[in-house]
Amino acid sequence: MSVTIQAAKKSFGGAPAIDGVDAEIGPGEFFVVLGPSGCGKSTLLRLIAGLETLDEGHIALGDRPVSGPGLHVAPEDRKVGVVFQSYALWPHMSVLDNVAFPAEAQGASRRAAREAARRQLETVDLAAHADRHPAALSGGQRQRVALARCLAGGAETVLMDEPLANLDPHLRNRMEEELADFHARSGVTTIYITHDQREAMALATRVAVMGQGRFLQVASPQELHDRPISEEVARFIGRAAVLDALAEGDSVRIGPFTVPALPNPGDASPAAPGPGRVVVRPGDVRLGGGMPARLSSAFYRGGQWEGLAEVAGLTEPLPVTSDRPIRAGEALEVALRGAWLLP
Ligand SMILES: Nc1ncnc2c1ncn2[C@@H]1O[C@H](COP(=O)(O)OP(=O)(O)OP(=O)(O)O)[C@@H](O)[C@H]1O
Repeated sequence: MSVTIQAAKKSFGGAPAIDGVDAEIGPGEFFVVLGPSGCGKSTLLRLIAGLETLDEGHIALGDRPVSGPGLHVAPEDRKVGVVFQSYALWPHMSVLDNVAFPAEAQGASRRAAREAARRQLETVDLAAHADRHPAALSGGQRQRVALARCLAGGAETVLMDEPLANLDPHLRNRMEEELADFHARSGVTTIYITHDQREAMALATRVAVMGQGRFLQVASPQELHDRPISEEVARFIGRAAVLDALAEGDSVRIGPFTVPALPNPGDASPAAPGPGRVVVRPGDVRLGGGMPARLSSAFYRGGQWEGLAEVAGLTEPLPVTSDRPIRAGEALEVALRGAWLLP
């Protein structure tokens, strides 16, 4: 089921929480909304679920308008499932009854609801735990019960609000894999909210970077990383230096370096010559054989080292990655392979 959002606005007490959001989310997409605390992510999700009313704009699920001027379809009539951080399972019911509950509440017979629930428990690989109570499951397993319940309720779109936020890092990694697997198996359109960019990059078909109630950029994880549209997005995604530069046709001068400007597949014409700003990622920096530099910091990050290299003439240090140990204060040489000129 596709989700279309047009010029959506929502304020609370005069303060805009959603300030003109447009999105066309395709059927079966895993669409991640990424942004800092308070930028409006949960409000957007609640608007799609029908838990809040829109002030302006339109929302449609498939070709059916559900929110707009004078229109508000009730949450239970939207075929949208919501999974929150707290799993909201009934503690006194078995896993099977929890999953069967939405269908029963919608008037299905107990037998039919339980049959559907068993099938959904198989989808999330929990059929063997159908008779347990939620208290006897791990956090990750409870999360999967909540997912199964969404599907059993006939959800064609699943909305997830930081579902992994209170899991330990080890379980988080496993759950990411399981969510990806769940998505592949169920094929439901998924809109997933997080402030964790690593999680967003791992799961998304596309990511919307959100700030102050707006989408700053909507793109694939790789495009966001390689070709951010603005300094704000560049700094929010991965490690980056954003530096003053001078565009000169196909190349760009950055302090003492002259390097190729990374190509923009959307626009083959060279950038207009003149001053600009470039984004340099660790992958653009080679250690050894170039300009003299000094490491202002260095940290071990499991398998490799990350540091910041100061080079005379640059407006900020370059992010570097090294396979061999590096330490703060060390003198070395760095070369630049290329840089992304901000539009
Ligand atoms: N019911 C409400 N009444 C008043 N203000 C609200 C309400 N819900 C949200 N807000 C405000 O709207 C803005 C966006 O909140 P929202 O919860 O959507 O952000 P978020 O990006 O989900 O944040 P977080 O990551 O911390 O959950 C915030 O300034 C918040 O205080």
